[in-house]
Amino acid sequence: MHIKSVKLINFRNYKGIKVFLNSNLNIFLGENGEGKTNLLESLYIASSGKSFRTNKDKELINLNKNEAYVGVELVKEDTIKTIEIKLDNNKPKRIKINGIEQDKISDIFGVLQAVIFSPEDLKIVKEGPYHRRNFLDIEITQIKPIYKSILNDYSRVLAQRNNLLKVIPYDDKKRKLLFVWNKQLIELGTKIMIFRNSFVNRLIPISKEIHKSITKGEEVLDISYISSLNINKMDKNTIIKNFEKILLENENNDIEKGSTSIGPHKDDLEIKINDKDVRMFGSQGQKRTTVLSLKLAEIELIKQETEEYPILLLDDVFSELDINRRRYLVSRFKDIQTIITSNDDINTPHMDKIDKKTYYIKDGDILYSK
Ligand SMILES: Nc1ncnc2c1ncn2[C@@H]1O[C@H](COP(=O)(O)OP(=O)(O)OP(=O)(O)O)[C@@H](O)[C@H]1O
Repeated sequence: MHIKSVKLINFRNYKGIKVFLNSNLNIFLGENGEGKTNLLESLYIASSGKSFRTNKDKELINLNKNEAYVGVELVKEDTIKTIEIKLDNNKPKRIKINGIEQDKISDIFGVLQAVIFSPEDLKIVKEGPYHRRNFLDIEITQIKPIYKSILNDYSRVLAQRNNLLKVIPYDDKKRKLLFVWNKQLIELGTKIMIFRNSFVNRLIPISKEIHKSITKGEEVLDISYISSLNINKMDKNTIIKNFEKILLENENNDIEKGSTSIGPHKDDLEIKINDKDVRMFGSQGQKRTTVLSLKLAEIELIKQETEEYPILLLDDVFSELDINRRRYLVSRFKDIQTIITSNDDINTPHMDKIDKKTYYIKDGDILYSK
């Protein structure tokens, strides 16, 4: 799978461009604030229906306009597919796939798979559990689009249960309504935990192998899924029974706090290098390499699942990698369409054999270089 072209109208600082991409490596160079990340953002939106840096669609529309358009042509299984997104300051966004308007934004999942690695992703290894759950959720959705609707339902049920918990201290009769939300919370939460556990179990050997290669065997990466129910070797029925039991045991505590203390919304990932927690003990370089290993492992998982490589978007991270890591990445480029943005020219001798195109971005305009 590869993107053939991208057309942007009034998208952030792009007034109107159409750029044809190379099926292998694409390097977009430009000074700060010229529109490099905006371009990657538009491709990411074509893949997931939403931005990786804002939840507010209005921010994506050029400040002086009311509407914006993102159109992507891709080649998949030797046929051309199109994805079009129309953003409007006064209406919800609309999506067309192959010219047909879709009812739901989630219909976009699975058409174009993309894995992005941006400086923001360092949060996965630097900050709190939310970022690791978010990583899991984004990546699982790419492989199993149904997962997204289960997540949305779970969030809705969790919010309803928490609302009820806050009311019970003032109206104890409402306590008996908890079982309605508990049942749904357990059902949806169990599905989420099973998805996450199976994803992590598949991610572990691949990321371990990649990390070992990148670091020339010097570092051993270990990842484990941390769930409040410790589900690892449990079957579905046992998870349900345990979830029910612990939810009941914590009921008074939950009412006191006005929030639900167990469930997949508390999950985390433990990430270690050479037996030490990366978050606490990892150097900046080790953290960056860990995220790179996770992202490259995700690419392999998507390939296993869909039989096609996703596209790889590297936002301003290539120049931060040392020569070994760059060399390793370049060795992977030959099978994957990659789009790199950078301030500096990142051409290195290893790139000579790679089929590539370089572009310059200047104030929302794109110039081909070679
Ligand atoms: N809705 C919008 N309308 C018009 N311009 C916008 C909008 N949103 C962002 N911009 C402009 O886009 C530019 C930022 O683009 P982008 O984030 O892609 O920069 P970049 O080239 O990746 O820079 P850096 O190298 O600093 O990361 C800024 O000049 C900003 O003012």
